[in-house]
Amino acid sequence: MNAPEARADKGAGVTDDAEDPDDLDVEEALALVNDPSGRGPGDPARARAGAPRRGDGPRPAADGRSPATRPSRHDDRHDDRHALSWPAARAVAERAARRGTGSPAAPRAPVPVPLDAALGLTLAAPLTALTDLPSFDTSAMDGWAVSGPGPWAVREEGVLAGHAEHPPLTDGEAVRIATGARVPPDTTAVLRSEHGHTDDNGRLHAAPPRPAAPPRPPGASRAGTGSTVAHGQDIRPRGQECRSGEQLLSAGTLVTPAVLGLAAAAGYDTLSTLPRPRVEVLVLGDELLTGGLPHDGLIRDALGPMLPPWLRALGAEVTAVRRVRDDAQTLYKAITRSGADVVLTTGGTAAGPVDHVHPTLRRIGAELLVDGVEVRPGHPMLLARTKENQYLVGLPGNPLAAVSGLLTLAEPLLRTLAGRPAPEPYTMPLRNAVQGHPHDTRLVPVVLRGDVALPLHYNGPAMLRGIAAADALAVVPPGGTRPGQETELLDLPWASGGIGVCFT
Ligand SMILES: Nc1nc2c(c(=O)[nH]1)N[C@H]1C(S)=C(S)[C@@H](COP(=O)(O)OP(=O)(O)OC[C@H]3O[C@@H](n4cnc5c(N)ncnc54)[C@H](O)[C@@H]3O)O[C@H]1N2
Ligand code: MOO
Repeated sequence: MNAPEARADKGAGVTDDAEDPDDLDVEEALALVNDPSGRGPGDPARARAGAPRRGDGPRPAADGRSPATRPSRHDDRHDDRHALSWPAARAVAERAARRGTGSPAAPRAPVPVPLDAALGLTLAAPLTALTDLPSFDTSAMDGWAVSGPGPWAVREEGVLAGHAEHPPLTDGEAVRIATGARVPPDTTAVLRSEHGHTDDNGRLHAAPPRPAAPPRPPGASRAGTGSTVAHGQDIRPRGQECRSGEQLLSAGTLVTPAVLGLAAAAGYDTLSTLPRPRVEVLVLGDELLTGGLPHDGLIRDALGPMLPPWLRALGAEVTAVRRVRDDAQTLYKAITRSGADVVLTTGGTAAGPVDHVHPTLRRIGAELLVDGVEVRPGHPMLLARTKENQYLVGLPGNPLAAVSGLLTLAEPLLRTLAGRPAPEPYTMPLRNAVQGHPHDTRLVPVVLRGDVALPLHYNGPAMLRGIAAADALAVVPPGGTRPGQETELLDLPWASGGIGVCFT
């Protein structure tokens, strides 16, 4: 980012130039500058002395997808030997959640939940109408229920919603009726109050007292006026919307406010839903502060506040957020004592002196399902099965790398455990070219403006400034994208669903 005018959109800075090295994290920018082949020398800070150069192995497929089982070409870092392509890693996370039940539709046992607690859950069974809707013939308007052609003699006592059935009308009779009231038997139509008036003798006529519209050509008539009213007009017949027993929604539907309304209307007090997967968050790092300003090498914990609401938006129930010291035994205890469906750790995924996640998983005898992903940021992310029906997602400590891990591994895992349908993949053209990583997928924060996506600066692994202003993450394939190139986008929950629906 060089030009101040390029800083726009909520202060996050839209990228204007694909060649701007600020659009890359520092290590990637160095890779591009230093390697005339364009393949990049790898991460200088990460490559071990004497290790083979990155890119020496087989090239990726043109679309960047490689089979889950294929070992990564990144053989210069011990933790990347088994790295999976970004799509393969997501597929593994989704498949892992299905294991155990063998049922793709209902991975976990359903539970009945009162309507007021069901928002955001997934229907475990189809929603079948428990009644006809409407359950009786209903007036759609305030006015008169009439029988036969007018004028009509008006009964004294009117009909209100919520009252028992009125005696049948006889031909030539009318009765005052309110919207939602059940129409008396033998009603032929409802005359809206604005379409009728009573004469001095108290007889009802189907015409407004004063002309309410511009003069009409001779002979033209207006629906609902005149001496007759069309048969069935403004009556909602019983069963118009559905019959009892009819399927209204399929299993797997997300319970939205509208679903709650429909379920109530259709007679439900409780819904059969899939329980939210329970997630325990373990925030690792002795350097983290929970308040105040950074000082003496200590920094604020950005993930403790960020992850719980985001996890809820992904369908999880967060049972606890624990801060865990950089101590192997403490981490071992925290993981082995957890009864959550998913343990989510932050930090400690790399190979530093206090990066205890890998050694602890080895000690537990956990099965590593994903051990590194060919994605920037976030490549050291991992997914393991710690015991029957318990998974551990290891997010890297760098905050945007943690977001990348959240959307790459936690999202498909939790979505599948929660029984939610996969979002439809979609693409939009990126306004600017985006520099690709030589081998890996990049996830780049973008804002959506009209029918284009604008890549944002401040997308380095340790930065949240870009993502905090973003509407989506662009999935930039290895090699990058040209200006205007259609690019897959991952929705961010606040952009697609709104705070109220998604974060409760
Ligand atoms: N020798 C290597 N070193 C590193 C590699 C590598 O492959 N080989 N990968 C780098 C990459 S890429 C990432 S990402 C990080 C991942 O590191 P960890 O998961 O082990 O995370 P930490 O070392 O604990 O922290 C990294 C960074 O993030 C800060 N952090 C951690 N937790 C939080 C938090 N809750 N809120 C805000 N910031 C946090 C931490 O202070 C560090 O600055 O490893 C690279 N190294
Ligand atoms: O580049 Mo790491 O992959 O910072 O997340």
